[in-house]
Amino acid sequence: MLEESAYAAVTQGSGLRRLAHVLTVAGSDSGGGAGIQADIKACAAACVYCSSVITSVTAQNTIGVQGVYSLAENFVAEQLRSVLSDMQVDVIKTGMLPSPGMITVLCQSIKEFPVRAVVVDPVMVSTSGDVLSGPSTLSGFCKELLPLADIVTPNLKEASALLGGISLDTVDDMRFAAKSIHDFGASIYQSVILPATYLDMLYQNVLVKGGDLPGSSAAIDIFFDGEQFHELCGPRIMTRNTHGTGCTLASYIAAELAKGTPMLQSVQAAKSFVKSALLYSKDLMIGNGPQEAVKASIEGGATIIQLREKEAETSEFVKKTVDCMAICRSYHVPLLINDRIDVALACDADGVHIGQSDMPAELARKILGPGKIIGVSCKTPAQAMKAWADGADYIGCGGVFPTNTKQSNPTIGLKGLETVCLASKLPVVAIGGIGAGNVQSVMELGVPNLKGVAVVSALFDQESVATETRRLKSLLTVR
Ligand SMILES: Nc1ncnc2c1ncn2[C@@H]1O[C@H](COP(=O)(O)OP(=O)(O)O)[C@@H](O)[C@H]1O
Ligand SMILES: Cc1ncc(COP(=O)(O)O)c(N)n1
Ligand SMILES: [Mg+2]
Repeated sequence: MLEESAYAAVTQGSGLRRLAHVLTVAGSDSGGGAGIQADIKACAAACVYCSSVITSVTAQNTIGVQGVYSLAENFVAEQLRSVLSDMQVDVIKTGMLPSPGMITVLCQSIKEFPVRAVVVDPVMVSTSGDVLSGPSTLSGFCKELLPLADIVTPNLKEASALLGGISLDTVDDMRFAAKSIHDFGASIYQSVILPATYLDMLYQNVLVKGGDLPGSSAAIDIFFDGEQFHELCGPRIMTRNTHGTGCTLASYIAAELAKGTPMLQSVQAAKSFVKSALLYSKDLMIGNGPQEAVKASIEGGATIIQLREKEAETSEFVKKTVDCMAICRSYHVPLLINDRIDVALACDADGVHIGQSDMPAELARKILGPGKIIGVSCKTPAQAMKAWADGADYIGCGGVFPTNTKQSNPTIGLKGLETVCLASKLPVVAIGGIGAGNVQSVMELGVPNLKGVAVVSALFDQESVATETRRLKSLLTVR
């Protein structure tokens, strides 16, 4: 827990210091990326105290939601009473509300214990595509909770669901959705809760999040405050670690509001926090690890997999090899091990890929026998000739272009690649800095024994490995 002094204080008339306080009413994500866990982390990062009422416990990881166990509505009511009757909550932030009854219970508590602001993240489906709160809750969201919300933060799918399933594919569509959700919130407000005279004071803000806007190179969110639109635009960070971004954003907004920051600035601060968090974590392997990435790349069209581990202990390398073997075997795709002939032998992998400073290919062939695949990295025609004489099956040629995965590796460019291909008696796979942007320039060399490309960053730094593999593959085969 943070030192108390690290928390933001809300000054009170009496002169006593009190902490800015967000109550999150949401589901638990056992994987720690989204839900209650994300909410508490976001509030802590904003130096705001966070209490938590848990609505549902999910068995969840970075791959998906494996199970959902929702708490009894009266027990959620009891948690709400415990917190709200005792503590001074500034802002309530809501996440997963799995049943209509849960929404009713929450709305009753909000009316009984009013707070300064309510942030509603209408969580319906997780990033992994699993349903967290079904269509039966839609009416409760719209009729009971939205009228109490100061801001509602739907993603594209949720905005679409709130508006009866309309399709949202462009930034203009997002503007339309933000205005429609606002108008319809206001109309319900008018009919259900307060006379029209209150409407000017208590309009509802809508933030339609564009994290999933197809084909966009920016991450654009549309904020509508009832009068003006604000386009919040940030760079789209290429990472698969976007699980929990929505929860983090909404909680950070709540935390800023709790400190007394005005609405638009709170949203801007939250957007900027999510950007920094994504930048910081973009290359982390949290789960969904090599095995899932291997599966996704095969499903996207990869025809051979090489496992390359530069830092793992031998025992860890062996474990990863066994796991990858199981996947590759089930898809009938060969698995090659980088450098470690012992690991390849121990796990009965399909072969090895060796560099110029690793075990000489001739010896590798002796050890592995004729049935295994051997690939050798080559930069020059002489190396290519030697690989053939040593009994290799193919050569990997490069680095063609500069790449982050091998920063000090000198590159040979397209010309160097062509020279080696022409001299090689073995099939060639081009490697080094190749991706969707330049793969066609490589294949256009048109040398018959240039059979394909080997990639790392082009697939694994992307949000969807399968989609990116498919894209690369289509560019590879188009002539
Ligand atoms: N790859 C990304 N790069 C930068 N910002 C992103 C990325 N993905 C999502 N965001 C931002 O994270 C926040 C949550 O958006 P989104 O992913 O659409 O919501 P949800 O997590 O509810 O599906 C938004 O501010 C969105 O712009
Ligand atoms: C318990 C819980 N609450 C909310 C989300 C949504 O988060 P995301 O859409 O970013 O996966 C989630 N996955 N799990
Ligand atoms: Mg998201």
